[in-house]
Parts: sequence; C-alpha cells; structure tokens
Amino acid sequence: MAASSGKSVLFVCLGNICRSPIAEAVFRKMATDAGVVDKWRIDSAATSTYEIGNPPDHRGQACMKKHGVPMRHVARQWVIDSGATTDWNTGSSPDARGLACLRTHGIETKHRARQVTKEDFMTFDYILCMDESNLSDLKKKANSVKNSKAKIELLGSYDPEKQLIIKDPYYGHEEDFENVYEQCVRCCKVFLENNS
Ligand SMILES: N#Cc1ccccc1-c1cc(NCCCN2CCCCC2)c2ccccc2n1
Repeated sequence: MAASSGKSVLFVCLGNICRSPIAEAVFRKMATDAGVVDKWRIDSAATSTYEIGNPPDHRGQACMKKHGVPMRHVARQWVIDSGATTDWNTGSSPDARGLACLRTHGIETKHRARQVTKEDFMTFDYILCMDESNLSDLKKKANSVKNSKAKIELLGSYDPEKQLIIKDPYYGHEEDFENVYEQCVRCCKVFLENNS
C-alpha cells in the first residue's frame, strides 16, 4: 500500500486574527507532539478582508503564551517585509512548498491574516470554521468554485462537549479567548484522532 499521502486543514474565521490562528496553533502543536506534523499542511484564513496582513490579536497571543502553545506572529521590533511586482497573489499566504522548505531549516514563518481563496477550496481536504456565518459565507464561495474538494465543517462539530459554535471574541475579554482556546483543544484533539 502506498505511503499514506499527507492531509490538509484550513481553519477559518471572520478576520483570521482571533479564532482561526488559535485553532491553527493548537492543531499544529498537537500534530507535532503526536509526531505527525510533517504529514499535514496546516493553515488559517479569513472570510473577510477586515484584517489582511495583520498579526494575530494580542489577546490571543497572550492566551497561547500562557498555555505554552507557539504562535507564529509578526515580530514587533523589526519591520522586515517582502513584496511582488504583480498583484497576482495579493492576500495569499506564501506557497506551501516554500513554507515546508523553510520549516525543514527550522525557520518559522509568521502568520499574517489572509482571505480564503478559490484555490483553498480546490487544495484543502478540510476547511473548518467557527460559526454559522463563516459556514454560510464559505458554502457560498465554494459554490463559485468548479472543482471544490474541501469538506467544509464547523470545528465545533468535533467537540465532545457538543459546543457547536466557537463565538467571535473580538469585542470580548481574556476569558472569551480562554474559552476559544479550550474549545479548540477539545475539537482539534478529536479531529486529529479521527484523521490518524
Ligand atoms: N463585523 C463584525 C462583528 C460582529 C459581531 C462581533 C464581532 C465582530 C467583529 C468585528 C471586527 N472588526 C470591526 C469591524 C470591522 N469593519 C466592519 C465593516 C467593514 C470594515 C471592517 C472583527 C475584526 C477581526 C476579527 C473579528 C471581528 N469581529
């Protein structure tokens, strides 16, 4: 039997600075601790353009630091950037092959908010989102993609405690980010088990 090919998961929320970067970081740590992270392509994106190019919300970063979960964020001291001569890929994240190469050299890239693209629907096995509006936005976008292969689901559908919706903490406080974190841990654990 051929070696099991890799799997891919894209976590999505409204702005890609609060919930989906937390889910991405939690899942990446779980897959790393399970020794299978090299079998996965893991990323996150937004349904909106609100925060494109911005680092994860500082409240989420503080929450992840408290739990010892590495989160890729843009260094604050230095502004080191790169750009393109065309607008072909404006808003897209770096090419997955380049990211994989960087990672083999231990060079962590920094996540910046990006919007979900048509290509995401064609290349990801799973697109896992946080609430009903993310779900309806994604299904609407998927309908305009010819060969969409992604399974579009609520991340909360994997929650053993059956909390289906992971609420937007943007106008919330530290405990709301803590709740997002706990829900992501419960859901990502079951999602990884189901795909191992
Ligand atoms: N919208 C809504 C909303 C409704 C209920 C609860 C939270 C939010 C909310 C609001 C945000 N940014 C403020 C409004 C942005 N502007 C809205 C009009 C277009 C120009 C941009 C968020 C930003 C990042 C991540 C999550 C966010 N979530």
